[in-house]
Amino acid sequence: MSRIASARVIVTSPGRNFVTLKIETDDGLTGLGDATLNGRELAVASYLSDHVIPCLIGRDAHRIEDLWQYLYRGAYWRRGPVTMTAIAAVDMALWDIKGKAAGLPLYQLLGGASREGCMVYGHANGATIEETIDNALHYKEQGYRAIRLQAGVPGLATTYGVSKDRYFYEPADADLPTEAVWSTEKYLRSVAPLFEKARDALGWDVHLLHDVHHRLTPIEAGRLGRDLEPFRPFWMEDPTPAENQEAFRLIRQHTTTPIAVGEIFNSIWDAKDLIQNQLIDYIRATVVHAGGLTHLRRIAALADLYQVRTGCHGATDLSPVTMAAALHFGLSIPNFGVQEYMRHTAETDAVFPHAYSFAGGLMHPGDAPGLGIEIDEALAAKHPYKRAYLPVNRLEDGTLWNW
Ligand SMILES: O=C(O)[C@@H](O)[C@@H](O)[C@H](O)[C@H](O)CO
Ligand SMILES: [Mg+2]
Repeated sequence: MSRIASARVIVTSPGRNFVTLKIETDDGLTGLGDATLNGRELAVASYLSDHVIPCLIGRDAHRIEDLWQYLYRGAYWRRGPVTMTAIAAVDMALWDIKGKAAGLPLYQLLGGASREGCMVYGHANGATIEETIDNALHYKEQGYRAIRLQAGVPGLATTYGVSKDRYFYEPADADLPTEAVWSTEKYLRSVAPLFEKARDALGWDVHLLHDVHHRLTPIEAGRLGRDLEPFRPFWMEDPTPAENQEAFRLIRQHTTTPIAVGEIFNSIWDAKDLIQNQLIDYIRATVVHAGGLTHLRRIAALADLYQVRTGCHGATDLSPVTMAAALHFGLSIPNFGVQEYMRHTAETDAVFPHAYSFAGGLMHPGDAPGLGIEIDEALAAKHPYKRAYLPVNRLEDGTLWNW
């Protein structure tokens, strides 16, 4: 038996903040879990250090399901992004340990490979449609089979997903939330022209995706979905806030454009009605924010019953540890759809040496035991935490809106 001998939280900021849980067993095994919650990192670090780790010491590291239930039911206060991110970190670390103990890459413990690799999507963006398409052509040349398109909106100074850097995108950009201005009308006028010109330039053999980022009402989302139908998007993501899962029925009534939702979901209960009523086509819940592999497998299994596929979140504010776990997960499940892949910087990759790789538009987790990733703690210690917030959005009349 491998008993949990120690566990510690490592906060590091190689260009952006990451929170990592490292668990060590009494027979010398170690496991890593991502515990990063963009803009609220220290809340999870404290939840783990102050409330979870004391309960882990001495427990059997192989009893992953029992520990998951212990942390979920035992807290009394269930669900929520902080709680479920902390549980996710423990879960990932224990699966990492189990793989190392077995001498197998994690996907082999999850049922083996169901495909050769995980199709990923890149992030083309630009201040103008022309810049965005130029960027998208670059991704196509690199072999990406799926590309997300996010362009600036004429008349707005900034908008979601448009980066100052060609490759890297980090929205948590200031010590206090920056305030952006939003106009739905200006935005709605800009998306169909972007997709029409993108199809002209890129053709039809590449999947094109778009992230609305929670900013429309249901009927506006129905209008956008209909506007985009001639250009066959792979998905329209987060078209409207999803607290009211019923709202997606209104979108469905107006458009056949596929819908992806769920990157901010933290449990199956956030997605249950959306999936069972077939109101979505892709579920974006991730390993790091939805309770780890143990819980995400349940979400994927429910989704599979309704032909809903996975499209897990994979932005740069999810650490390479999550990317490694997501690829093991995505390689093994039957209803994999696509994996988001926002490349981390070289600075981040140096802190988290890993086995996963990209080739020909697909990613593979590699065959190292467990997750196939480590943390260079000496290097991590050189990057101290730096508070950073996600922006907030206001309409042009000052109304606080969805960022
Ligand atoms: O689809 C996505 O990747 C986005 O929604 C993210 O960039 C999201 O804005 C960030 O992960 C928030 O921290
Ligand atoms: Mg998104």
